[in-house]
Amino acid sequence: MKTTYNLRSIAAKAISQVLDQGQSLSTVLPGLQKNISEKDRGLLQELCFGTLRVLPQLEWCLQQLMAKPLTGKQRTLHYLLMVGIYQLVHTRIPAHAALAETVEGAVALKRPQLKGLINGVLRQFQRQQEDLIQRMENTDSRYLHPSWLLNRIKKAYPEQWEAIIEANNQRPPMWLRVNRIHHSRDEYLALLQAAGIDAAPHPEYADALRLLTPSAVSELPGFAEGWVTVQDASAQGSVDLLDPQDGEMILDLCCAPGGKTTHILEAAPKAHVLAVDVDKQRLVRVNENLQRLKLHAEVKQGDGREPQSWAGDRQFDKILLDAPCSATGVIRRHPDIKWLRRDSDIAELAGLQREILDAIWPRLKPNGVMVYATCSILPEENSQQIKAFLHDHPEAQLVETGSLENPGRQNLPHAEDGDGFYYAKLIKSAK
Ligand SMILES: C[S@@+](CC[C@H](N)C(=O)[O-])C[C@H]1O[C@@H](n2cnc3c(N)ncnc32)[C@H](O)[C@@H]1O
Repeated sequence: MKTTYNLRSIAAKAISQVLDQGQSLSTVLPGLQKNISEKDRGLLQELCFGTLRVLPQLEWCLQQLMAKPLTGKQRTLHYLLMVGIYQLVHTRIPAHAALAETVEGAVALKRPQLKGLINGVLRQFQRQQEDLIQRMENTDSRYLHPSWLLNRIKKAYPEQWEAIIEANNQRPPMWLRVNRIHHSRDEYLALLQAAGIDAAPHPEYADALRLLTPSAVSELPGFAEGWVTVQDASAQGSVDLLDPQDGEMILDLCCAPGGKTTHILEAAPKAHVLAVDVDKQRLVRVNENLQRLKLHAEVKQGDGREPQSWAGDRQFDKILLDAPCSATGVIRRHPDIKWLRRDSDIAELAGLQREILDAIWPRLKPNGVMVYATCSILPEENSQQIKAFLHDHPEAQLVETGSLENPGRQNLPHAEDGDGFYYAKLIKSAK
């Protein structure tokens, strides 16, 4: 059957929604993928994620090729050109097909008069490709990060910043979390092997397996039955550290979409879990995930800064606070983060984290355990945040994670390991 849509124009629209309207790709894509074939969904994802991953490279090339960029109502065509160049440099799509489809994208975007321009710019790029890419490699565009973020990463990690940037620019590995209720990790590893899927266990995180080649979830043994969940290894580490036990009252604060809620319940199916998030829409996903895995938690909408309104006077044995953060540790999974965040967001997020920490701490029982986690690599949200908290709360003791001088454990993104993640484990001493 002949397709009635132009995939390149849809990719250009998705990129416009991210860059011009500040929406995240994971919000935008599901709607756009609805009316396209299964086969094309993967390609649309690749075009959008890929273009946003290497955006500065594409922008730099277009600056060299065009006297002035397309703006205003023609801005989406600028993104169409980026999608065109992305295909020529980073995909195996034959150049003639990439060109023809991208040029047709101008018609789908109701700018048929710009077909000639799109064709001309892309052909000019093809002729100069090698020289342009080589010259770009001598500029800061080669880092593929906004300068404010590059500067922050350099400052925080003077020795490791290049390795971090390199990891951020790679495609992420696919990690699974084996559901302990059904199988041990070794048992599931054997099931994967029997299905011809190679995987390796994480050396530290108990339930984590890395697929050597990413696979569709439909290929994974027992995915529909809840035997396994797709979740990064570092994200799994926070629940290992929390060490939930049956019978405990556990608060999972900032829980949506429920990746850690379900992990807590797989590890301790008889724990009483209250899962809270401020975002009603995202809570729908928590309930879906609980249903797929046939687990039960009390799910509530609420603001972490106002526990009275959703917890009354309740206190908890354990609290997992997976705080809202810059997400600078998961850039390889969500390259749009680089263009959605602003420098000023960091201080604002650190302020919000501190407010939630202060509001929730009194809800921890004496001798209770709190794990504070973020998927950030910036010290303002992590070690500096917890250092200040420990200073102001002498009854809070840091355990298993770092020193008072440098509290918490900071994972950095790495090709064969998990995402960038931070955890600090605190115990409330009994008075
Ligand atoms: C890092 S995500 C949580 C991921 C989740 N724990 C998981 O494992 O699937 C951070 C969450 O914090 C929520 N959030 C942001 N501000 C909040 C607030 N003031 N109170 C409660 N939740 C908040 C966001 O809606 C978002 O779902």
